[in-house]
Amino acid sequence: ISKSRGVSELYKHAQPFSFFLTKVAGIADKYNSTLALDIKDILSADMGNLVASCQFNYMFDIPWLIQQYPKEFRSKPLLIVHGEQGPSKTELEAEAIDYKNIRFCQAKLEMMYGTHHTKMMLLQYDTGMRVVIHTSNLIKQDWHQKTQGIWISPLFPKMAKPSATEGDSLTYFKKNLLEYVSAYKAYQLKDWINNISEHDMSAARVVIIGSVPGRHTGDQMRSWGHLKLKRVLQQHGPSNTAVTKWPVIGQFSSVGSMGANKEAWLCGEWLQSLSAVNGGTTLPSVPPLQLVFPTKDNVRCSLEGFPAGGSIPYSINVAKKQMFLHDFFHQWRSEGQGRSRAMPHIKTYLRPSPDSQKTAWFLVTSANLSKAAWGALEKKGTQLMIRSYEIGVLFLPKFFGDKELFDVSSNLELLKSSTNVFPLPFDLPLTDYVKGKDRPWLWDIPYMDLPDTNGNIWCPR
Ligand SMILES: CNc1ccc(C(=O)O)c(C(=O)O)c1
Repeated sequence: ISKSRGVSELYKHAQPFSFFLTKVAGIADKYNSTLALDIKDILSADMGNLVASCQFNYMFDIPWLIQQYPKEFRSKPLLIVHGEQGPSKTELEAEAIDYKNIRFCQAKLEMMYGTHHTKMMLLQYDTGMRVVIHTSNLIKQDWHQKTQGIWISPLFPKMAKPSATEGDSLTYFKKNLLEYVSAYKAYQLKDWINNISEHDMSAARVVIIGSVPGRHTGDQMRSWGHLKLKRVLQQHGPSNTAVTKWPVIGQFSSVGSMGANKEAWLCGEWLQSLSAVNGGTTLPSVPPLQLVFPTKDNVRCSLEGFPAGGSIPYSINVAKKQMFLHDFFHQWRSEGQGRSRAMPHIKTYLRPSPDSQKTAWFLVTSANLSKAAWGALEKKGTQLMIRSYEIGVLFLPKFFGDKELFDVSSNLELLKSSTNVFPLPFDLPLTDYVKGKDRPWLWDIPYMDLPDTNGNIWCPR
């Protein structure tokens, strides 16, 4: 059998976008042999000789995580950045009692219902530093049979002397990363902040879109959440004429409370930001909105069966108050990537052409469709209230060669044979819910009429 290609070869083939999906167990090899990585690949010595690492995430299985590092790296200093409080913080720290190389940093969560959702790795090597921004929890099941996204930075070389401004990219990657990590105001992150400032990140081509909890006003308002994305699209996005009538697609694995109607936040605020264009001349009319969220049957027939729905936390109590939202929903379908049965835990947003051949931009992020993640305007639009920590990377054509649009495809055969086509995680055009049959997956109600892939029914609680 063909030896699986070395990581550095896989990495090279994925340039310049450096956007990967996670490997999926139980699908044809060809869907895992290009543009797909496992956590062991990311942490492998092929990517660099690790000296220390920092793992930002929501869920951790510490013993499992350590096992994902090559054995020669398992005793290197590891800082875990999490959002646990009280007993669950104690429990998390207890899991690491035997690992004297592990330290913890608790991210402050002073806003009710906020979560530390950000999934990011800072990898310090002897030759430089790499940043990985992704969507998987640090538990085995998140890397087994789901569709997850990964962006891996170039190897950032060390500079002669540290600087917060020297060694930045055209996309202000270094400045934005320093702002994000500094926003934790945590002394445990001091060394990593210094580390970041010591590296030349000028090769970074993506724009960081982050969220930190707080009631952001003044200049801080446009530094986070959907107002950051709006500002970046107004500065570097497509021209109005290029994207007239092009839809905005949102794809996510959890849904917050949207309020009583689409004008409240979804179309009245959030969609206004995602449909921003160069020069900011968004016409009062907003473009079509299309959302991707798995149906009950997408989950039932998935590789994991109903248990996949344990990571798709949409509750009936939230859903029943916003039935209007479900009219925007489309099925999860990823035939091109062989992942129609690998349920999405990835979150992506894009502005595709009606013929599905192009997109004006693409965002992969930890942020689900919720006010908590993206922010909600308050006090007559003078402050943006965000509850959670989130981070994502925005791909804009102008930073990947002098062009206004990306060619896109989810067809792996086509992706393998071309160089500059952006790899989509799911198929376009989208697939409608079947009228009168399909319902959005809800995780807290029973399904006993038809068996899942493993012959089981779903009885939550
Ligand atoms: C309340 N906690 C979570 C809700 C949703 C998600 C998701 O990503 O869909 C996650 C996570 O997996 O980080 C946590």
